[in-house]
Amino acid sequence: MNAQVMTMAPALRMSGVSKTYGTGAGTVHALRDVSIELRRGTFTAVMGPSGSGKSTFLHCAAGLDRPSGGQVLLGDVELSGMTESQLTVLRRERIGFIFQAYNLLSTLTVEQNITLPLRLAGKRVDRGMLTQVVRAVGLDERLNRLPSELSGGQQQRVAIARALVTKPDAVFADEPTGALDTRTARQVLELLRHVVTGMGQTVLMVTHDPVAASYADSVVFLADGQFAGELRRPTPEMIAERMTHLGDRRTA
Ligand SMILES: Nc1ncnc2c1ncn2[C@@H]1O[C@H](COP(=O)(O)OP(=O)(O)OP(=O)(O)O)[C@@H](O)[C@H]1O
Repeated sequence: MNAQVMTMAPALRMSGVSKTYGTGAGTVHALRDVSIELRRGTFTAVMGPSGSGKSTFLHCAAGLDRPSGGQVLLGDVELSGMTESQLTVLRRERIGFIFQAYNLLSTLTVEQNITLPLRLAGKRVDRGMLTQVVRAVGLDERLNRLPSELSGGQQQRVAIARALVTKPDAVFADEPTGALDTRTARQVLELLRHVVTGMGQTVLMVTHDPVAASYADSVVFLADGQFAGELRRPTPEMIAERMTHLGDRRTA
């Protein structure tokens, strides 16, 4: 990492974030006092049992949902206090999203899908950036195809290219390999690893899969809406072991 990157604000900073749903006796505390800082050029996985708050965490971090308390900063921009339309622009221009269901538009070509965020933002397509992104994901030969003419893994590569094309502050991935077979999933995870190591992007990925999480620099664990530890440079076995204990704690 060069000196300039080190002096920049973290890609994401969350301080004391909480999220409650409902009121009175039916209140659900989906997140409790969650704080995290994602340095630029890092790959972080979020794991936890079902209902532990992973999606809520991702949605609050990405401006898709508003926390009930605490602060979320994307780069140097604070999300609380932004209007819905400001958040929409922020998500479009400064955040990349990758979902399990690739969410490609079936009538648009690969190139049109990839450049859609730029066109929605009324921005010129930077051919140099497009070429770099398309090469990184290995789709140079398929720019004029329609999504239906691609395999699942290739469609997810289009979604990854689309997430990168605006040079976002952070890329948020929600179970990005959930719909893929093991071999294709590995290829997509290697690509995400390259996006971080080779291109300097910042990636936050929610996953249930210890193997997927092991591609990250660090794994943070959620249990009952709270952070319950972190593993740096973990193996799938270390992650699976920690997940077992989280399960124990929840049911204890
Ligand atoms: N819109 C909502 N209204 C009420 N409760 C909600 C809502 N969204 C989430 N919750 C509750 O908040 C808690 C955390 O949910 P969340 O979806 O963030 O968990 P998760 O870890 O992503 O789960 P999973 O792995 O099953 O997707 C759960 O108890 C859930 O039932």
